[in-house]
Amino acid sequence: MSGILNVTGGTPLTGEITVRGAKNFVSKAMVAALLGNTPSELRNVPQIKDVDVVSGLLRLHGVDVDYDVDAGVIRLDPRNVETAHVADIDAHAGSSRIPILFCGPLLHRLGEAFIPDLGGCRIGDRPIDYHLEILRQFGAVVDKRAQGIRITAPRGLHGTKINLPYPSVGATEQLLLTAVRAEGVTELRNAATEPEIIDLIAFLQRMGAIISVDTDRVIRIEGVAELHGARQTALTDRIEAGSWASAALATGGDILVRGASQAGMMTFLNTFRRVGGAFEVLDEGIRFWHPGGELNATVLETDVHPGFMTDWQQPLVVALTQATGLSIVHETVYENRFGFTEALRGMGATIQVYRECLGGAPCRFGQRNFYHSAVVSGPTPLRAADIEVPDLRGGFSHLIAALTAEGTSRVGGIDIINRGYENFMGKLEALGAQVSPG
Ligand SMILES: CC(=O)N[C@H]1[C@@H](OP(=O)(O)OP(=O)(O)OC[C@H]2O[C@@H](n3ccc(=O)[nH]c3=O)[C@H](O)[C@@H]2O)O[C@H](CO)[C@@H](O)[C@@H]1O
Ligand SMILES: C=C(OP(=O)(O)O)C(=O)O
Repeated sequence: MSGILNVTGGTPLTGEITVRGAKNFVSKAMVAALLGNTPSELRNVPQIKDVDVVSGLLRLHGVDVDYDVDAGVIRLDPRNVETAHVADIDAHAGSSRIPILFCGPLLHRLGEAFIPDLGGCRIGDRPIDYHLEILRQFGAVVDKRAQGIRITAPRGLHGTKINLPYPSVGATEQLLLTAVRAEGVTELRNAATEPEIIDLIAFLQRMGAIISVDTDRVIRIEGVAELHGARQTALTDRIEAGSWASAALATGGDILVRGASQAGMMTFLNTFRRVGGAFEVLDEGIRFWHPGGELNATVLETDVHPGFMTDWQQPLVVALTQATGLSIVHETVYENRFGFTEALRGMGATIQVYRECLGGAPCRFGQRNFYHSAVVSGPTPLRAADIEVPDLRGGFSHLIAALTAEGTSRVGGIDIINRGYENFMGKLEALGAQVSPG
């Protein structure tokens, strides 16, 4: 597929699509499979770039990866894990942040690991200080090099007590993947508890781990000497489901998202309803539609689970350009996630970004120079433009904007979208979008 898409807007997206497993679970569960001494199997695996990247990295480390794309089944055999060449790891790390999660499993299997330069969306600085501190507390030695970081565990890995400064998803996963086979007990306070993490814990438990999730963000892990392979069906990608819901709202459409599940989306659904969107939870998924009439402006703050997820923010902001009145969006998870609004302004949207914490409680980014609040004034008709995709969700948001706008937009850099949206071109076509490769 070319990196450019011509998108002619004005047609409400209508029809049905299927969303498969969550990018933010599948990629981590694939890494967890490294910890077993027998093969694991994951089902409902989507064909996205992040799954390719992790497959490549696992193969480099001697894991046999067998992926039946149509069936969505991936089988991972980690019985012959081996050390990979640093240059190869670097070359394969690509666009994903997942390589950092290989540390715990590789330290347990091989006694050393290497963290290459990480990818992932440029929506903030995205430091890895919590990860390195966690590894050090387990007893690992962190050796920063000119390129990448080498981690070793000359005296093994030992359970520890950790209190995270912020409930980071990746750091919580780093701790889980290290603690399950460390010697002794580990206690994590201020843990992230996103549904994808709870499912990762469930997968680790199936592999033989002992993990309890207590109230108030406390997770306790009793290390075990050995884990075995397990099977699990991935939970649906709630970010993708929310993205299509926002697309239905912005374009005045009606989309049945097969596979979407209410459980991880309650906060999104409440906001969707407040804004004026309609939805119906069915056995096979969730139907989202624009019921006609005006949409309502809203005040919204992104937060860790169970709050409104940051990854839902960008697509919903496009729908808010079509709502009547002033919407206020306070981004509290990433300091730099409003870059995508520049293109929307060029298309006619009225969006102002601010350094202040607007509309909610002060966050970590207040009084610093980050434009992390936005005021959207609507409704504004959007007009076609030539735009360049900045990041994964920002990219999908640009697609929604182009589909909402009058005229034909040229959207460049769309390959990034493959990182988290399976077959988005096929789905757009199925929903009646007028799109053609540029
Ligand atoms: C592959 C994956 O699952 N990505 C998700 C994961 O990203 P990721 O795991 O990278 O996100 P984190 O929850 O770790 O990041 C949250 C915040 O913590 C900060 N932080 C994080 C680690 C660290 O060592 N130091 C530090 O300061 C980050 O800069 C950010 O401001 O959770 C995010 C929050 O739900 C989602 O937006 C991403 O889609
Ligand atoms: C920020 C995201 O992902 P990653 O952590 O993979 O960059 C995302 O999925 O929106």
